[in-house]
Amino acid sequence: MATGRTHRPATRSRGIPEATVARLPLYLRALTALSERSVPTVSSEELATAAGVNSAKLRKDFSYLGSYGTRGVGYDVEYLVYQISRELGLTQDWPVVIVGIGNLGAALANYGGFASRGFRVAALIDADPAMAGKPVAGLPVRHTDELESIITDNGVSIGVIATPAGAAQQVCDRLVAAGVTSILNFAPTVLSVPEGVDVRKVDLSIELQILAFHEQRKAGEETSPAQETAVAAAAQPRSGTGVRPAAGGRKGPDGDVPAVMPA
Ligand SMILES: NC(=O)c1ccc[n+]([C@@H]2O[C@H](COP(=O)([O-])OP(=O)(O)OC[C@H]3O[C@@H](n4cnc5c(N)ncnc54)[C@H](O)[C@@H]3O)[C@@H](O)[C@H]2O)c1
Repeated sequence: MATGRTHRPATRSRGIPEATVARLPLYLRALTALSERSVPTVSSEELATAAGVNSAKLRKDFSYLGSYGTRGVGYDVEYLVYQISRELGLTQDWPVVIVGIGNLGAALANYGGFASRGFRVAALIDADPAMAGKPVAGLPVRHTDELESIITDNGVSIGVIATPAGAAQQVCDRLVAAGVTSILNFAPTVLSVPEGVDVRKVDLSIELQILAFHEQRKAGEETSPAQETAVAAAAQPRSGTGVRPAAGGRKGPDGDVPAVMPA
């Protein structure tokens, strides 16, 4: 789900490609589910299906970890959980701060999945003085005045930004200046960071737009050739509207062809 950019070369220093790193959490999620069901071993095909990955790619990915499985038996689930967790740095505790405790920040703070994966929410930070001290998910919200001391005192290296877009760069700059080297950004803006700082961006609306694109294509494929001709004629852009026709040719409620999302 996450889209992101990192300021790292395509291959990490230990020789694991970024694309493999990006798939490790998928394997880990599938393996954790097997572990919870006390499944002792798993074949590469079964695991690839559970993780939604091609099995040849999985075997190649695991070869970077030095894990080759046993012919006829497969991979040891517990050992792979340990290996991948260690590779991802999840065998240690990562304190994180969340900045911007509105609808999204509060929802993230209340999400139990971070703690179970080794991410401890060290503090919740917001600029609104009226929120200072109010409990959210069992933690008192701290004012942004304290941001630097919170980062230093808790040894925080990962910051989550859930502020409005207009505040995100300034929040990012303060986090980085205070020592944060990894940012998870939910605000719909591109952040500039110095060399050595990793930024991952999550934007659910982008994921929805991609789904909308595919839905539109599917609808287009279902359209008969005769309908397509009629739709194409209707989709001729009118002068001065600046509206591009939708590829799938579905009509909007007013009978016009809806615009595709702006680039
Ligand atoms: N990535 C996604 O999929 C996704 C989904 C929903 C919302 N968002 C984005 O997340 C952000 C938050 O959305 P929301 O609905 O929670 O908004 P919200 O208005 O409910 O909350 C924003 C919070 O940020 C605080 N804030 C403002 N400026 C700040 C600053 N300089 N430092 C610290 N805190 C500051 C506000 O006081 C407020 O509590 C928005 O940018 C929104 O577009 C992203």
